[in-house]
Amino acid sequence: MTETAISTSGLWRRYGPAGDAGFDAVRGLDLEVREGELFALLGTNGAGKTSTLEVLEGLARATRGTVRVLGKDPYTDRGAVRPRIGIMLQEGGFPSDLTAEETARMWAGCTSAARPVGEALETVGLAGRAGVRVKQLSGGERRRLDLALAVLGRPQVLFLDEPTTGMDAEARRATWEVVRGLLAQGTTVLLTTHYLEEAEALADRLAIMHEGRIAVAGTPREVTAQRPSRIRFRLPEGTARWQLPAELGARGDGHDVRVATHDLQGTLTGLLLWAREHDVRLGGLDARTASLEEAFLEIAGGGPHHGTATARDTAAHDTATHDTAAHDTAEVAAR
Ligand SMILES: Nc1ncnc2c1ncn2[C@@H]1O[C@H](COP(=O)(O)OP(=O)(O)OP(=O)(O)O)[C@@H](O)[C@H]1O
Repeated sequence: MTETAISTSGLWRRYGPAGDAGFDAVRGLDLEVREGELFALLGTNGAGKTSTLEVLEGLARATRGTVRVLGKDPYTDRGAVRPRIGIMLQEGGFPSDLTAEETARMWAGCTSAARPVGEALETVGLAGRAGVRVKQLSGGERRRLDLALAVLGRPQVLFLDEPTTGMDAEARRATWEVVRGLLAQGTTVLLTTHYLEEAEALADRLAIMHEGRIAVAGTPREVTAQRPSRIRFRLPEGTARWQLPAELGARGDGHDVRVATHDLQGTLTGLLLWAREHDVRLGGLDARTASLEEAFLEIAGGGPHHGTATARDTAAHDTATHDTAAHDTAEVAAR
């Protein structure tokens, strides 16, 4: 049976005093991350991701609720938990005159059972930059040095707070490979990111936070399953939207048309047959299944599926078939 690596129950985090002068950044969070999985915590700016992470990392105390990391309270039992976790904060602070290798060596001195410094730099693809001073590293390379320090102690649980911010597409993909390698070795990873394709590429499960709560949670597939697929195209001059088959439910501005459908193949076939029959060229035709981005934007904008769910709700449905799981997610999301 898979063990739980991280769990929270009714977690609240408040900044400032009780009453109107204070602010609840995290509002009753129930979360369960299983050993060996990558769980992505997504959300709008200010949703409460970092506030949550700081509590899980033992850097801040929960105002209310229970938190367990590897079976222990990360704040009150910090001495036991800290050596077993790795943390990559949103902003690392390095002495800028040290080289990458010196920085890692200094950090290794504070880490119990550190892996060799060269191995850590190699893991993140910085072996060739070991002798370069931190101030001469690019922003992306500094993030990778951050990652090297986070994995120095061979952590069982790794917290990555926006690990690829500032990296170009190639460096980002290289970092994904590093993370996949760590997962293959059995590391549990809790990741926050603003790059939805990063969550789609890496996450076993994810939760989207909004205003201190989890709005929706599940596998990437479960989270997107209820969203409609989209078709977009541009009608040529002389053809108007009202001439399209009514069952398409087409919307749009002027000649730009949008269609939302839960039967992408059927709707697209109908559209293409109509276009052939009427000799109409559909400009910029684009058809795609729902993405995490649509789910995210809907939640961020307080759309129809915006509700409250817990990661645990969807975890309970793991053995269900895909359809049942998707149905369950819809119920959870609509609650
Ligand atoms: N020290 C603080 N004192 C008061 N309010 C704070 C403090 N730190 C954060 N907040 C507020 O708590 C809320 C959650 O912030 P948090 O940094 O956890 O969000 P986030 O989801 O990590 O956002 P981002 O994606 O922008 O990093 C925000 O409204 C923020 O302004």
